[in-house]
Amino acid sequence: MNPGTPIVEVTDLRVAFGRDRREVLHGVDFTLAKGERLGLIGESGSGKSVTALAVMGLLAETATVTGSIRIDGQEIVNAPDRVVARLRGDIMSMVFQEPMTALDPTMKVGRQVAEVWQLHSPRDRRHEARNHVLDMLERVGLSDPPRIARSFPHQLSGGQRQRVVLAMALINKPDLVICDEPTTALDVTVQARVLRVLDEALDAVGAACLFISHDLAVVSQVCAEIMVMLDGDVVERGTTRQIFTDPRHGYTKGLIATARLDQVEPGERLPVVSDFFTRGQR
Ligand SMILES: Nc1ncnc2c1ncn2[C@@H]1O[C@H](COP(=O)(O)OP(=O)(O)OP(=O)(O)O)[C@@H](O)[C@H]1O
Repeated sequence: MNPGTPIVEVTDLRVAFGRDRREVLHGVDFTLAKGERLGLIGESGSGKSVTALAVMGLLAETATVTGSIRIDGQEIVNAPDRVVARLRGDIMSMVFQEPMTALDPTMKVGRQVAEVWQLHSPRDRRHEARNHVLDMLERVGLSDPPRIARSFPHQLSGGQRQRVVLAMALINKPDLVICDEPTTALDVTVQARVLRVLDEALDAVGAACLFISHDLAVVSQVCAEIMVMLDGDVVERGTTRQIFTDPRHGYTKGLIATARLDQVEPGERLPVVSDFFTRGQR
């Protein structure tokens, strides 16, 4: 890791799809410092996932990408696949909404977490995998890690599966974790617990986080800064407190007004309650 270099530096990022090159990101700029947590909010179709996938180098082949994305100082736009794949393994990882997209249903979860660890550890240390896996499963709040490790994904609850995915995302101590709606598929009490675990695990690993959600309450649980997207543009960025108490852009003002924030004390972190906020409104 290069000290002083932002972990992510995005400049004039444009993404278009298909033969007609329909542009869906129109020149996005942002930086994410090491250890920082940035929430990315906006309604459906505003470009949050495309931004995240571009940073991970995981956009569909039909995408045309221009501008610059530097990961720890290294340019990835138009870089060879192997360069981006190495960064993905060594420096960054991603957690998606649906844990089963990341898990192999035919393999015990302990082995799946171990394989991620082994991919990036020296050969002569591979026998240590089991201890690392059990330790990581415990860190993400799973009780009885040996039993969890022996289970197949379908034997676990949705919340347990997403914790296993978090363990996979964090076991190689990445510098950057991108979470795309990681708790949306979970029920509210499980969601709150998984967010707490994520919060603690990010702290323990010291990783930066780009956290995507369309739910302000969820974002404010994890992030001290928020960036707002609208129709493929970033319209505002500020601390969570500033976004809630003094939003600048008309769209953000609407978002906050409709989110019934009059019912809460302004603060950096808000409780996650299901009907606390109404979703995705202008
Ligand atoms: N593979 C693709 N091919 C064509 N268009 C795409 C592709 N992926 C995304 N898009 C388009 O890009 C735009 C932004 O999509 P994106 O998935 O980033 O939105 P989002 O803000 O993450 O929404 P959601 O909250 O629903 O996930 C949308 O118009 C979407 O239809």
